[in-house]
Amino acid sequence: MSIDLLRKLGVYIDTDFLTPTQCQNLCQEIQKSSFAEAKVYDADTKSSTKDDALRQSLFGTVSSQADKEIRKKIMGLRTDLEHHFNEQFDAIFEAPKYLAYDTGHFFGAHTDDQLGRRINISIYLNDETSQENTQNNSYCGGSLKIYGLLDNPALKDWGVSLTGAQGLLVAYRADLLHEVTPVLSGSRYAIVSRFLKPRK
Ligand SMILES: O=C(O)CCC(=O)C(=O)O
Ligand SMILES: [Fe+2]
Repeated sequence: MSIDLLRKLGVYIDTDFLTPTQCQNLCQEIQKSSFAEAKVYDADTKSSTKDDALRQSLFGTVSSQADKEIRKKIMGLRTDLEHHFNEQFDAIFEAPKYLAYDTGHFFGAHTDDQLGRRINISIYLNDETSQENTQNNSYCGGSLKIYGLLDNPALKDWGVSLTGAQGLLVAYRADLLHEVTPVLSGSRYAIVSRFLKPRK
């Protein structure tokens, strides 16, 4: 349901961007990687800082082979996204980040349209469920919620939630307010990247 609605509102969704096997392998690689606490970009200082009130999640890593495959897949998306968003993007996109949100982690409402970022991409590596007793590498909570999809000031607080599903890719304008609601149980694994405005 939310997928149809988000598509109607201009959000790009590919439910099968990665295969279940690819996702399982990436989850395993992230799980066994060493983690760094995720930071947020501060436009005032033009640097990335830790801000626990806005964001709690972890940056993991994957092998260079797995990273190369993901970069190739994302590169292959550019033409489709240029048509969809009716805009040209730079051939160089932002390096994919491999994220883990453990139980309690979240990313509060923010926009990402700094640093020439035009389109946000998230790829989900495991399933979100509505059951709090999560099983089989699923998680509960941790929905991506996007605001401002209707250009109507009266509806600026109206957000649409996307239920994360293994292999699903979502792409949306980086200037739209969005958040990741707190993970209530389990761990949420995702890849985030961005298409950028062309550099002259
Ligand atoms: O984890 C996600 O789905 C989105 C994360 C996000 O908003 C970001 O990294 O800027
Ligand atoms: Fe974001």
